[in-house]
Amino acid sequence: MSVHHGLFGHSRSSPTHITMSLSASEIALIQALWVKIAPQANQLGAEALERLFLSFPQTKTYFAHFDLSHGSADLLAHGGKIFNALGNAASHVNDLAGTLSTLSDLHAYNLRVDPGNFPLLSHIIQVVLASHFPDDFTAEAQSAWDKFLSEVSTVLTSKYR
Ligand code: HEM
Repeated sequence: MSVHHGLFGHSRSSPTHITMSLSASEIALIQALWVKIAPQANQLGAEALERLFLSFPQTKTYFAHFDLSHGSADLLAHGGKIFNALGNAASHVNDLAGTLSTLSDLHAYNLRVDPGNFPLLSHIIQVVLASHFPDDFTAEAQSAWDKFLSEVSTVLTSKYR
C-alpha cells in the first residue's frame, strides 16, 4: 500500500463523474453564495482554518511553519487562498480538473496531504458558511456545497501515486 493513501483510504472518481454531477440549480446556489463570500474570503478562510485546527488538531502538522494564533496574517492569507480557489472553481464547475490542475499537482506531489483531510476541511467550510449565512445556507444550498466541495476534493486528490 502506498504511504500517501494514509490512514483514511482513498477512492478515485472518473472525470465524467466530476464534470457531470452538479445540476444547473446547484451551480446557481453555489455561485449565489460565492458572491456574498468573496468580499470576506480572507476572514472566512481564516476562520475555517482555525476551526479545522481546533476540531482536528492533526491537520496542524501540515502548517508547522505558520503562525497559528487567532487572526494571524498567515491564517488570513492562506484562508483567502483556499476560499479564492473555491471561488475560481465555482466559476468553472464544468472544468474542475483543468481549473484545479496546478493545485492538484501541488497537493499530491509537493505537499502530499493525506486525502482523508479533505472531507474534514469540506465539513468545516460548511460550518463556516452555515454560521455566517444562515438565511442563504438552506438545506438545498448546503447539499449543493457539499457536492461541490466533494468534487473539488476529488480533483485535488486525483493525482496521488
Ligand atoms: C477544498 C480543499 C482545498 C483547497 C481549495 C486548497 C487550496 C490551496 C491553495 C489555493 C493553496 C496555495 C497554493 C499556492 O500558494 O500556489 C494551498 C496550499 C496548501 N494547502 Fe491546500 N487546499 C485544500 C485542502 C487542503 C487540505 C485538506 C490540507 C491539509 C490539511 C491542505 C494543505 C495545504 C498546505 C500545507 C499548503 C501550503 C501552505 C504554504 O506553505 O503556504 N490543503 N491549498
